[in-house]
Amino acid sequence: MKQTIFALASAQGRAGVSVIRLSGPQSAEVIQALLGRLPKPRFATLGRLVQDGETIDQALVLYFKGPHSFTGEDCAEFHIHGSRAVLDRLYGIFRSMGLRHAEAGEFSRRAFENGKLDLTQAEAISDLVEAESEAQRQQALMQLDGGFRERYGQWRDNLIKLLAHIEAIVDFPDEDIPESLSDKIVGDIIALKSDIASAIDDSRRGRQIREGYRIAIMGKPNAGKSSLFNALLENDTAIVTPIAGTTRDVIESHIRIGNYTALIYDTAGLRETDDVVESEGIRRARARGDTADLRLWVIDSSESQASDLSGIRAGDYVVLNKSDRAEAGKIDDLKARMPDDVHLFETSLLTDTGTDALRVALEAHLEKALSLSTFPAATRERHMERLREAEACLDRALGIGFGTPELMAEDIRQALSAFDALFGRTDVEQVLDHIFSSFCIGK
Ligand SMILES: Nc1nc2c(c(=O)[nH]1)N(C=O)[C@@H](CNc1ccc(C(=O)N[C@@H](CCC(=O)O)C(=O)O)cc1)CN2
Repeated sequence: MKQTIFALASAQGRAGVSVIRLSGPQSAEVIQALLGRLPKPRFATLGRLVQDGETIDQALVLYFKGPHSFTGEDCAEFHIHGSRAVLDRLYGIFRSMGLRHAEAGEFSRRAFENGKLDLTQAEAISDLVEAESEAQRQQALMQLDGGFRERYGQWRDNLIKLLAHIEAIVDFPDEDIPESLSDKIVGDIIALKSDIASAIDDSRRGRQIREGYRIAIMGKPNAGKSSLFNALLENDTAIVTPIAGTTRDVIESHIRIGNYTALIYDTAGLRETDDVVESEGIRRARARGDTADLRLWVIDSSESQASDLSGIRAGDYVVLNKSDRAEAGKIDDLKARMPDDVHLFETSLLTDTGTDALRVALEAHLEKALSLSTFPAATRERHMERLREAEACLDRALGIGFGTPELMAEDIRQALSAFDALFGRTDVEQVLDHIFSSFCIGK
């Protein structure tokens, strides 16, 4: 029998009401001991929690009888007054009865192990708890509702049918394979492979929503990158000084833009330097720029010499900063020299003008890039890896041919097990440990 675990399900710290959750075979016994009776399952009951004749708190108590609970085990909930003193007393009682504190993600893990959730749904719970933006919430909820099962279930069925056809060929080696059958098998594999490939293409969106759309602020030293970063964040995270080269490492922060979360990077100014620390910062800045979903260049338009525009590419956003101090004609000159298809903005961060227009444009950009009409094919790197694996297996199967159908069958089987791993049907302990340990305590 599993040990009974407990944890605070609500946030840490003083609160009007806190919820302590228990899961495991001793749940009923603990309620019985504290409340003096066992309430009807799934009904909230108000009562006094009493130890040795002394009332510890007045609480709402719930009992869930397994398997009809979140974890599938017997569960209890104590909705108590959220003070440290009440918690300490209850934790003491739980421990004296042989319970232990839950590890991060342990409730969800038990739900997964008891078949209440598949692995993608368990991941969705973690994402839902962490969701900051509306799109993150919607995406996590679709995943919790079985969004992946819906999409991949059909593919899995197709693979099983394919496997049955190929095994029929393996079982009757002396028969001539009707050409119509081999054509159909090849056609089905190609169709499935192309569905998976387009799902992989589309799945960047899922990760951009979940992790945040990466926006790198780039430019020369002292152009106003850190000021722009702070303006977008509406706080003073980055240090701003008149000294060129103040920002040396990449600074990152999450912000919400409309319905979406963006990850904004402030980077070191790009210039030639002998300083080893600064040049490492510049290397990192360039790397960030290369992997970002959007580059936001900041240019000092008050600078008298011609600005270096190398590095700016189509699709980039360009902010002509210090526009209040630009000489006549300089802004027009910069605009004329820009590559095609860049999005131009004029700002003066000193006088706080122009950032609203930038914000509005960024919001529209994210809406266009990420809007959720369909549930994406992946929301984490782990999902992408499995999809690529399945795609590679189908590719191999196509290269094999009907001379050795048993090898073909083996590749189809491996593609199937890539899908099974996605849902946690075959994953090894280590992978599970890694996934669940990143959850909140009490989840
Ligand atoms: N107080 C409280 N609020 C909560 C939770 C909780 O555990 N406790 N949740 C937890 O994270 C979420 C709700 N999710 C839940 C999911 C399943 C079951 C459950 O009892 N499932 C049973 C019965 C299903 C039914 O009657 O429809 C089952 O699956 O067999 C409970 C909560 C959010 N709010």
